[in-house]
Amino acid sequence: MDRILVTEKIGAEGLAALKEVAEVDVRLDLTPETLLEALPQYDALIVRSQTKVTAKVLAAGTKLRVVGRAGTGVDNIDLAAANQQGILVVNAPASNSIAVAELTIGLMIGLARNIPQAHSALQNGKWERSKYGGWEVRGKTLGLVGFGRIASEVARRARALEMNIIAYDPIINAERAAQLGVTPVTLDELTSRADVISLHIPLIDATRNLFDAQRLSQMKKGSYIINCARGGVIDEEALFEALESGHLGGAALDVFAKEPPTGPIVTHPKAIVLPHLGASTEEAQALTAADVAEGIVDVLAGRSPRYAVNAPFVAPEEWAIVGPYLDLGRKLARLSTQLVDLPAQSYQIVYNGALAGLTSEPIKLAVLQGLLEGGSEGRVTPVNAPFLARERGLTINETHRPDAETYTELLQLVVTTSDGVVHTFGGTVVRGEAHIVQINEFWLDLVPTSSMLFTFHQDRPGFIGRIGTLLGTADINISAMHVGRSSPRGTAIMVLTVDEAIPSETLTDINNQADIERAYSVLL
Ligand SMILES: NC(=O)c1ccc[n+]([C@@H]2O[C@H](COP(=O)([O-])OP(=O)(O)OC[C@H]3O[C@@H](n4cnc5c(N)ncnc54)[C@H](O)[C@@H]3O)[C@@H](O)[C@H]2O)c1
Ligand SMILES: O=C(O)CC[C@@H](O)C(=O)O
Repeated sequence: MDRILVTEKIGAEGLAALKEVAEVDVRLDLTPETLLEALPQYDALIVRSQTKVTAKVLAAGTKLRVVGRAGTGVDNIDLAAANQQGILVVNAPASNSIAVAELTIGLMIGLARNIPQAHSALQNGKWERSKYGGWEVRGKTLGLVGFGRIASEVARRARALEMNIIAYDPIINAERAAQLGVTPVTLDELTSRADVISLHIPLIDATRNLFDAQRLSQMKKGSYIINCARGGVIDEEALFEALESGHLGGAALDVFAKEPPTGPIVTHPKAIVLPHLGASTEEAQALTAADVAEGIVDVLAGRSPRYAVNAPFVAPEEWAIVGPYLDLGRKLARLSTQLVDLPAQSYQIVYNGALAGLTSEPIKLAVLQGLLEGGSEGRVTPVNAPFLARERGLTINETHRPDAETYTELLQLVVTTSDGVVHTFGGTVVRGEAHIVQINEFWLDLVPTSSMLFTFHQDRPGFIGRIGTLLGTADINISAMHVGRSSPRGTAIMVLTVDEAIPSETLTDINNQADIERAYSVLL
């Protein structure tokens, strides 16, 4: 049974779903050191934002197939290392958008009306009505930096508050912006025009310290900034200075460069600070745990997860058709590497019939995995296969041919070797099972097994019997036989599925038989 390690608190519904398919250990006590010690036993790891999933952590997870981030931001996971090590990362990006958007609106009203400051004063016995006069958000300009899931929900709510909304995002959906009454602007225009700026961007190289001293100085005098995204996108020291000098009217921060934070910003009287509570609602946590659990269960079962961070997404209705072709693609590729003697010059995948109209990327990745795994020392998965392929200069061309001929769906891998010879391997899926139906000019119907004998020979009486005798002498049990030929007594192929691997001396004996062109022992 697969084993899953959960290092931070996640919702009970998600845990229950995980326990149906795997042994689940919730370990909230792990230090970075003990995490490294524990990881080798686990197939999956689930974290929230506190656990740092570094390259070292991923390397310690020698069995790890998937890391689940119970939440949106994946800046605590070394994605480059996950790609390199072939580990899939899944998250739950749609689960906490409303929670963060509602908190953002709450913080904006909090800033406008000094709610936390007035509350603390009163709890400390001070009735200071004149000190805490505020302003109305109606008619003010809200500037959204980033216009993804959370910012869209903030815009929807800000519109109801009768605010003018402007947004900057390098990839903005103009139609969605128009529907929500949001005007797209440049970042500079947003910075200088907004009364309140709210940040909803991931922490990536391009956004680190995006609001540095210079950009903060370009903000309107007396304006406000809210950060419910990630601490690293604002320079906290520069923000402290901007509040201190009176250039900014206030700041609300749910997130910090280092959590828990230690800088002076935390106690600044014009700052509202929270301990990273954006996603902490009952509803968001239940949904987050359910979504991340679904992703982990899918990966462990070999299905395409809905929210893969470092792999292509396939819609569930397409997955029913595409899924089994991953197994077939990988097997065709492994077969090709064992049946083609000369180095390959080029590879082409042909998606025929109904396959031509579907998402082909996962099949291509499975083919790449099959091509690479025979000759790789480390683990090869669909996640790191493109990386390894780039390293080796291996490229695959793809052709989509919607017209079905013999088969409704036919997947072909065409390998051209350095002498210009073209080798074609084709297959289809029947009731969810991979069938190999084409080896070059031969058409057959073979359900591949882990050990097989392939012979290319001249079709002559007695040939099959002689090979059977040789295998019997070596105590190799034959489970099925498939033959194909170009014409009576012409060139022919025979595939025997066998229960044991064929020893090299038996293969040599077979290769020394009359009428044989070449025999191969194939392991899939
Ligand atoms: N406080 C919390 O608890 C909490 C909870 C959830 C998410 N978050 C943070 O909020 C971020 C946004 O979440 P989301 O669900 O809206 O993500 P999203 O992917 O839907 O949207 C992010 C948007 O930022 C845009 N973007 C990227 N680089 C940009 C740049 N340089 N300038 C402007 N826009 C840029 C992207 O194009 C995208 O549209 C997450 O990455 C996460 O770090 C925080
Ligand atoms: O785990 C959390 O509560 C924080 C989650 C949040 O930062 C996110 O990116 O989804």
